[in-house]
Amino acid sequence: MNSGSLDTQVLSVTALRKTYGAHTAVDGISFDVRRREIVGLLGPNGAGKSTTINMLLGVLQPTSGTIAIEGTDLGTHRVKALSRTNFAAVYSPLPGNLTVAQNLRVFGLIYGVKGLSARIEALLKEYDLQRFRDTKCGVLSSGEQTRVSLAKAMLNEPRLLLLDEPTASLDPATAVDIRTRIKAFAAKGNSSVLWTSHNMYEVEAVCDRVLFLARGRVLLEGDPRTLPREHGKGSLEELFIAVANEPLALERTEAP
Ligand SMILES: Nc1ncnc2c1ncn2[C@@H]1O[C@H](COP(=O)(O)OP(=O)(O)OP(=O)(O)O)[C@@H](O)[C@H]1O
Repeated sequence: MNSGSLDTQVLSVTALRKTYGAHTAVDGISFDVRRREIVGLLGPNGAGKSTTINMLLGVLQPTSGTIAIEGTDLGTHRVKALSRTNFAAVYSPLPGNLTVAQNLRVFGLIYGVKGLSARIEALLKEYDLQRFRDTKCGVLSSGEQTRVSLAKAMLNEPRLLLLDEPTASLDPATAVDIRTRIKAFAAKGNSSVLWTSHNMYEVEAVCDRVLFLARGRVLLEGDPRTLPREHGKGSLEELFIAVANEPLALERTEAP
């Protein structure tokens, strides 16, 4: 897969593998994410999505394979590779006993953001959080907390934004708001987004490309709007169910 020049690639993953004893969670996957692209990482529970995201974040050590972010190898130049990466997920809330402004300041200091006060003000405005600046994050609603998580993830102006189910547990109106913000983020700069979601409607609305993972392997890759038809399915949801239930059958029909 690794097509395109390094200049257009924000993320390049090659033969990435993670095993736990005899169990293989991620089984030699390769893929790229290009500049300004939003790529959906899809797959049934246990497919290996979170394991992949955690390896991309440097939280988990791969068993083998390589990850390059903006051309920098994560294994050998970890700090540089991760300096323009960030992350948001519902299962990883910000410290609830700190206020919104305190959280942004703490993370901004950790990332070494220059002109931090001005950056915090800009993000509070952009994510409609000004009225919550002195509110403890723990008492905010799910949608408000997601906006704070996104603001925190934007602090270091990431080139690669990793999102693990960012709209899970949000009401439809709030989810649309969050999706719109993320699309605007990818469209306006030199950044890319890798996004996991179980919401196929959302994936069709947002992602330029999807990767279907099953049993730790990339089974299918393509445009979420045309991929179902290419595989004789009526919708992305139908294709997802086929991948989840019959990954081997699908692999066989893919063989030349
Ligand atoms: N620390 C671990 N030790 C052993 N097995 C693990 C560990 N972490 C994950 N696994 C296994 O690796 C596989 C992939 O898990 P992972 O969490 O990456 O899946 P996922 O695609 O993110 O699933 P979900 O959609 O449910 O979040 C699963 O079978 C899981 O049980």
